[in-house]
Amino acid sequence: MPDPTWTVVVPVKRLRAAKSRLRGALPAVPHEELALALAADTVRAVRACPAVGEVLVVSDDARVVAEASAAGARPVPDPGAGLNAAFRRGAAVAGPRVAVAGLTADLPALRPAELAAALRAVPAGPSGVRGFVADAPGSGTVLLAAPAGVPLDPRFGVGSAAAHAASGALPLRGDWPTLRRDVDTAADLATAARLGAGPRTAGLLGGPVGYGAGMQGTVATYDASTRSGVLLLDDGTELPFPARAFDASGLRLLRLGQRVRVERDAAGEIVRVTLPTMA
Ligand SMILES: Nc1nc2c(ncn2[C@@H]2O[C@H](COP(=O)(O)OP(=O)(O)OP(=O)(O)O)[C@@H](O)[C@H]2O)c(=O)[nH]1
Ligand SMILES: C=C(OP(=O)(O)O)C(=O)O
Repeated sequence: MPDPTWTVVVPVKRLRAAKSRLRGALPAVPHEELALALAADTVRAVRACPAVGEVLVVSDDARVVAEASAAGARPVPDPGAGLNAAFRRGAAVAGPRVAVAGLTADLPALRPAELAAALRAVPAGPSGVRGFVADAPGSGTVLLAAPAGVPLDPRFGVGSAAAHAASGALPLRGDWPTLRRDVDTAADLATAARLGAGPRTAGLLGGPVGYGAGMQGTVATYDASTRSGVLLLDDGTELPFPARAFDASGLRLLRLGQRVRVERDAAGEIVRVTLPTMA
C-alpha cells in the first residue's frame, strides 16, 4: 500500500514579532532576515518530502506569504488568535477527509527523510489516534499529525508535549535529530548549524558575518588516533578542537606548529580547521 499523502500546516508569526528569544543571535543579521530564513528552510524541506502532497503556510506576513507561494506552498491568512488557532485554520482549509500534520516553522536543519519517517510512524487506519514528535528537550512539540478524519486538535505552547499526550496523542519515537531541533535560542541555532542548516540559514551563518572567520593559530597538540587536539590561537588562548572539526578540513593530518585557520560556530565551538591558504 502506498504511504498516505499528508497536508502539512506550517504557521509563521509576523517576522517582526517572531523568534523573540533568538533576537541578537547573529548580531550583524537583521532579526527578520533570520526569522524568515528559518521558515524558508523549513518550508523547503517539507516541500521536498515525498510523503507531503500540500503545504499550507498560515501567516499574515507579506514577505512570508510571497516566499511561501514562490516555494510552492499555499498561503492561508492567519486568524490572529495565536498559534493553535493558526493550526486549526490550516487544518480547516485542508478539510476533514485529509491527513493533516502541523509543523513548527523553526526547523532549519530539517531533512525531508526524517519528516517522512515520522509521518510513516503515525498509526494508520480507523484507530483515530494522532501522533506527535516532541522537540529535542522533550517538553515541546515540533510535529502533530492526524490521520484523515481525525481532528488535529492542536495543543501547542509551553509544555505542549505533555498536553498532546494528555489529549490522547501518541508520542512518536524515532531518531530524528533534525526534526526535533527547533530553534528558539542562539545555542539551538548553533546545534542546527552543526546538524547542517538549510541553504537560507546557512547563508546567514556562513556569510560575511561568520563566526570567527579569519581567526588563526598554530597546532599545539594533535592526536592522529582521535583526530582531535589543541590549537594555540594568536591571542594566546588554547582551544581544543574535536574530530569533526578536523574531518571537516579535508586534510589528512596536522603537524605540530602548523599554522591553521579556525572556523567557529555561534556557540564558539570549532567546526573546521583549515590551512590559511584554503578557501
Ligand atoms: N501563524 C502564526 N504562527 C505562530 C504564532 N505564534 C507562533 N507561531 C509560529 O509557531 C512556531 C513555534 O512558535 P515559537 O517557537 O514559540 O516561536 P515564536 O513565538 O516565534 O518565538 P518566541 O517569540 O521566541 O516565543 C514558530 O514557527 C512561529 O512562527 C501565531 O500566532 N500565528
Ligand atoms: C511552540 C512550542 O514550543 P517552543 O516555543 O519551545 O518552540 C511548542 O512546543 O508547542
